Amino acid sequence: EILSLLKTIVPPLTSKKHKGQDGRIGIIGGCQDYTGAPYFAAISALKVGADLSHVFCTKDAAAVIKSYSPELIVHPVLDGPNAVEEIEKWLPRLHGLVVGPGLGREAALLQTAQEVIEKTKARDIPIVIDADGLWLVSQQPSVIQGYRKGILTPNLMEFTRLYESLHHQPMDSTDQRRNVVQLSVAMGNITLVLKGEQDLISDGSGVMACSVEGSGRRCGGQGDLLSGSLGVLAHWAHSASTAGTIRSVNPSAVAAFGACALTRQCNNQAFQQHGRSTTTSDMIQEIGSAFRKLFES
Ligand SMILES: NC(=O)C1=CN([C@@H]2O[C@H](COP(=O)(O)OP(=O)(O)OC[C@H]3O[C@@H](n4cnc5c(N)ncnc54)[C@H](O)[C@@H]3O)[C@@H](O)[C@H]2O)[C@@H](O)CC1
Ligand SMILES: Nc1ncnc2c1ncn2[C@@H]1O[C@H](COP(=O)(O)OP(=O)(O)OP(=O)(O)O)[C@@H](O)[C@H]1O
Ligand SMILES: [Mg+2]
Repeated sequence: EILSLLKTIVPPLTSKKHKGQDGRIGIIGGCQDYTGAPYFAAISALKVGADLSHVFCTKDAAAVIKSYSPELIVHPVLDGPNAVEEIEKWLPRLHGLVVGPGLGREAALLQTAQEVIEKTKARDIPIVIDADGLWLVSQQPSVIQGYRKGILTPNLMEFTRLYESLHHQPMDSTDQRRNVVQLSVAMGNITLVLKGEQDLISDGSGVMACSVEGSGRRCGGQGDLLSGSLGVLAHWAHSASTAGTIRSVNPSAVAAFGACALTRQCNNQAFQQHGRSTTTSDMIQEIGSAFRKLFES
């Protein structure tokens, strides 16, 4: 049912479009320790169908990320003196922002991320917050609370940290469906994705579970593939909603389901070929065929 909705939000490929129309996505992340995560997110956005993918990272991460791929536009501004202004210049051109993959937890970088999130909200652009961006949200929930186009994609650890920060009590993990709903409500009904054996998605009004078959392989970086893909799908879903193509569903939740299904399908296909040696790069190679299978057949 959700998969058929997703098929209607995928923009048709026609000769009438110019570069950029199907999505310009920004990733905030990439620092000395982590260069893979922002790369995975940014390349996944392109492979899903965005036209341009920007990475805003620290100076020392930039050359590394550029050398992984000529497809990405890489801005070495995140630890510069005018980081917020430098990133803000690009915001009018972006359709979706993913905050957190490989961001690290240095206070100055988190402060920059926070200010960029505020500027992005003012422009009504979809924002996916993942990884270290969720560390920021645990400390300062108001940064994204109540933002209709905000989506959080925690793994279990990140989810527990968020839950305990908002509810001021230990989380009882026997009923994760209830916990996901409660946390979404506490966050002002923003869309939450708790990743796990099943991915649980809620905007506070109910729970959708995505259990597309993946595999037993849990290599690092799969979450980055998910958040990068979601940056594009969120843009498409909100555009379709504005155009009236999809009604009476939360576009953020539809997009989240799509990104979960896609990640799991990529994992499944890559595992069939590579088994235990499957890595996120192998999964990225499957994005095209997984996408066709799920959303174009
Ligand atoms: N190649 C790269 O550059 C990668 C960088 N990464 C970055 O690494 C940084 C830290 O991310 P982490 O995800 O390690 O966050 P955390 O530092 O919060 O660690 C999460 C921990 O929880 C554990 N965990 C996850 N799911 C669990 C479950 N279901 N049950 C029990 N334990 C569970 C993991 O083993 C990990 O030790 C982020 O910036 C992230 O983007 C990751 O995205 C992986 C790939
Ligand atoms: N036990 C599981 N069974 C099947 N799929 C899973 C399982 N755990 C996670 N996944 C899938 O793996 C993907 C990434 O989830 P994961 O929990 O590994 O994120 P993460 O820790 O943020 O990853 P990353 O290493 O990129 O930071 C999601 O699509 C999720 O559905
Ligand atoms: Mg992660």
